[in-house]
Amino acid sequence: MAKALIQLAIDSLDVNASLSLAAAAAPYVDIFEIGTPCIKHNGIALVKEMKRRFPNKLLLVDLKTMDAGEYEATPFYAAGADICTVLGVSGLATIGGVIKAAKKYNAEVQVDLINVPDKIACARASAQAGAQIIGVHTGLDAQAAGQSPFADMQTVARLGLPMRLSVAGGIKQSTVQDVVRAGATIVVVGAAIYGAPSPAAAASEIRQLVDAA
Ligand SMILES: O=C([C@H](O)CO)[C@H](O)[C@H](O)COP(=O)(O)O
Repeated sequence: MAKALIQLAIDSLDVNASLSLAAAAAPYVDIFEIGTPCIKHNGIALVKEMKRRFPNKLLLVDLKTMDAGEYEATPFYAAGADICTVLGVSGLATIGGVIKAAKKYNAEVQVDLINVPDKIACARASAQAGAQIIGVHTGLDAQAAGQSPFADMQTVARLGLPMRLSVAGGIKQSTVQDVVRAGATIVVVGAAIYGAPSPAAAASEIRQLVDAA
């Protein structure tokens, strides 16, 4: 079985801090995520700069698109995004629009199940529409309210859909192996790396744990 990929979520608003974090973690991660607050603050220029500095990494832009799927996502794919996210709650018309934009650039789409009431139906419909990745995600505010992605992750993994399963929401050293063993093929880690005293050391530790899972 292929090893799970590690995605570093970059949630800083500061461009220099974001680029420094990416450089420190680069040896240990597979995907750089420009997080939603970061992309809203810094825009397409940061997508271009990340692609220029890290041409061999996959680049996910966490747009969390809610409407105007094709129109909103197209310039981000054109700027170098390998994956853009669209919200499952946006509905199939918007998801389909992002898929159409991705196809033009030979890129991929992740449907984020954040706050989707019927996650099973949305995951199945997203697979059928042609999305390559389904994201089980407990956002930062829901985490602060005590929620975690682990139960939903197991439910979605059991569906055995023909798409990669990305899991996000407070994943750290003590939980990352359980996430991989439950079937995640992309493990998203933000605060456990960027909030660590040494982000490089934390990323290295996560890499070892994922590869040993
Ligand atoms: O997507 C995220 C959040 O909704 C803000 O946009 C985070 O990047 C994601 O939750 C991963 O970060 P951690 O939960 O800190 O690992």
